[in-house]
This record gives sequence, structure tokens and C-alpha cells, in this order.
Amino acid sequence: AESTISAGPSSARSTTSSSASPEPATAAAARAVVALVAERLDTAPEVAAAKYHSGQPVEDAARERTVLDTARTAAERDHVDPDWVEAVFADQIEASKQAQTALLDEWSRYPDRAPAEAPDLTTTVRPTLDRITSELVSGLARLQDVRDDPSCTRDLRRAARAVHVSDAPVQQALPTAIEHLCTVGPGH
Ligand SMILES: C=C(O[C@@H]1C=C(C(=O)O)C=C[C@H]1O)C(=O)O
Repeated sequence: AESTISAGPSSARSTTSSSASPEPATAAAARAVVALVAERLDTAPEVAAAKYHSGQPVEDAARERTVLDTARTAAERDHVDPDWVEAVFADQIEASKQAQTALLDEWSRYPDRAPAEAPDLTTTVRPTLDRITSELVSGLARLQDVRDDPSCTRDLRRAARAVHVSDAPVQQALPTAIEHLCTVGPGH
């Protein structure tokens, strides 16, 4: 049956279309970015495992510079604010080190909880991180348009609460990882 649009008052069409609201776009962009942030942070146990077995320190300043430079270059290519992208990636690095430090501390106190094996950092984990870098910059290109919206922080927190990560030290580092994603709210 064809629907007929009656001119009666009960079916009066609203002059404001629901698609005019910025909210859904903000929520969707926030969810996509938080999923990538969580995926990146969830590599911390593997990175920590590699370092536990190799004895390498958590911090690798040269690698950090490479990560930040790669993110900046991708931002410029995708027309995203490079300073914002660099600040967001600095948070990702900080959050990863926070989770790694907590895990290594736990494993040194309770060696039976330490992973028996570790993936290779250079050939396995870092290539994964590099793939996420480019995906995250694309996600930030979408979030950029709504990062000033008052709803950005709320949508981000909501997405962060709903996201699943592997363990408590990773979960605890999430607030650090989302700190500068929106231009209003925490950190501003
Ligand atoms: C993840 C690592 O640990 C630290 C965190 C980094 C990151 O999040 O990209 C980079 C270098 C390290 O300071 C790593 O060594 O690859």
C-alpha cells in the first residue's frame, strides 16, 4: 500500500530534520576512534612481553620519534591538524608505556603471571602499530569536524566505557589515551 501524506495537523512534518543534528556523527566518529585507540593500547601486553624477555626498557625514544613523525606526515596528507594528531599520538605512547610499566611491575612481583613467550617487536607488533597509525589518522580526520562539539567529550567517554580491552592495566590507561581527542573537557 502506498502511503499518503495527509495535510492534517497530526502528520505535520517537522521543519527540523533529525539528520541536521550533529550528535550521531559525533557518536559514530568517537566510537570509531575509541575502537582504534583501544586496539592500539591492547598491544601493550605483547610489547611488554617482548621487553620482559629481551630486557629492553619500556621507553624507546627513537621509536617514539618515528611514530610521531609518521603520524604527522599522515595528518598532513589527510588534511588533519598535525599538532592535534601529534598530541593525540603522544597520549597513545604515554598510555602504552603506562600499561607496559604496570604489567612489567606485576610480572616482576609475580613471575608466574609473566607470559611464557613473546612476539617479536620489530617483525610483529610494531608493524601492527604502524597499520593502526594510518587507520587512526583517518579516524581523526572524521573526528576533527566534531571535536569542538560539546557532545564530543560525552560521546567519547561513553564509547570508552563500552569498549573491551584485554586486562586491567590496559583499561586503566584508557583515560590517558583519550585525553586530547576532543577540544573541550578534560585536558583543556
Ligand atoms: C610500544 C612501544 O613502547 C613505547 C611506546 C611506543 C608507542 O606507543 O608507539 C613507542 C616506543 C616506546 O617508548 C614500543 O617500544 O614499540
